[in-house]
Amino acid sequence: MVLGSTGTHVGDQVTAAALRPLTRAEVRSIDEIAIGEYGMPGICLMENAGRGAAEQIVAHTPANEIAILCGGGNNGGDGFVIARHLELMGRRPHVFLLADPGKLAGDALTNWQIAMAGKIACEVVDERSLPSLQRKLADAACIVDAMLGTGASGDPRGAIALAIQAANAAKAFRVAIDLPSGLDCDTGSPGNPCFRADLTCTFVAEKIGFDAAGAREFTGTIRVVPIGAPADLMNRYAASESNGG
Ligand SMILES: NC(=O)C1=CN([C@@H]2O[C@H](COP(=O)(O)OP(=O)(O)OC[C@H]3O[C@@H](n4cnc5c(N)ncnc54)[C@H](O)[C@@H]3O)[C@@H](O)[C@H]2O)[C@H](O)CC1
Ligand SMILES: [K+]
Repeated sequence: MVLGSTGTHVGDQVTAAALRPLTRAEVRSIDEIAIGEYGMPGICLMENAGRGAAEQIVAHTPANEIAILCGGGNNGGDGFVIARHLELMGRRPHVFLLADPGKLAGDALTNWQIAMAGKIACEVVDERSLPSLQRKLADAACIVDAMLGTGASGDPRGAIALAIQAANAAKAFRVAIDLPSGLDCDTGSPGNPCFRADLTCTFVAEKIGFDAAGAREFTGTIRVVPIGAPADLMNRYAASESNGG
């Protein structure tokens, strides 16, 4: 494959090849291969993902106050990175962590610590403080869903489920990070509840479930955000080849 031979616009960057939609397993293995075989630190992938998503958010909404709902995994970690870059782009993010910060790990924990050290507006939300979050979301101009990504299993539970319902009831412009929380990215079927996004910033490539009937109601406009993995790896998943997952 000649690099750039079939360049296509993905987000704001030209990729070496039009990537075909990927399965959850494929996109998670790209993460592992980029780290294991190409030696890319995971924190670099998260930084590229978060910065690219922040650029898409700024391109799609003039909202100044941006509420970022974060889960306890790396999808939440993306949210912490997004907050830092939104602030650098002149917006006013406010992170709501819907998990125990003491249970954060790896790259998500590192980016939580950076966000705290950088005095980014962050608050931890638990069952008791949910009513106050619901009131704040009702008035938000933009709500970012960095709660559940490819690591989700089953219908959204607990505070995350309640936050999704509150976000869906708000007037805000809604953005999903990687995939709408609650949407099965392989089948496109929505969980109960499922975040209804106006924009989905998805990493590496579209997910195969995004083309399913009815999925667009939850993804909204889709923008693919590259995470900086080498083109040599990306070309293994070019449009013309299928790797079978
Ligand atoms: N190569 C890439 O695409 C990159 C992806 N990144 C981001 O990482 C997430 C996947 O992160 P992971 O830690 O594996 O899982 P999640 O954050 O999606 O979720 C795990 C988190 O959520 C809890 N949980 C699971 N199911 C449920 C549920 N039904 N209800 C409530 N809570 C649930 C679980 O306990 C964990 O706490 C991917 O989507 C991208 O956003 C990298 O950042 C960049 C490269
Ligand atoms: K999400």
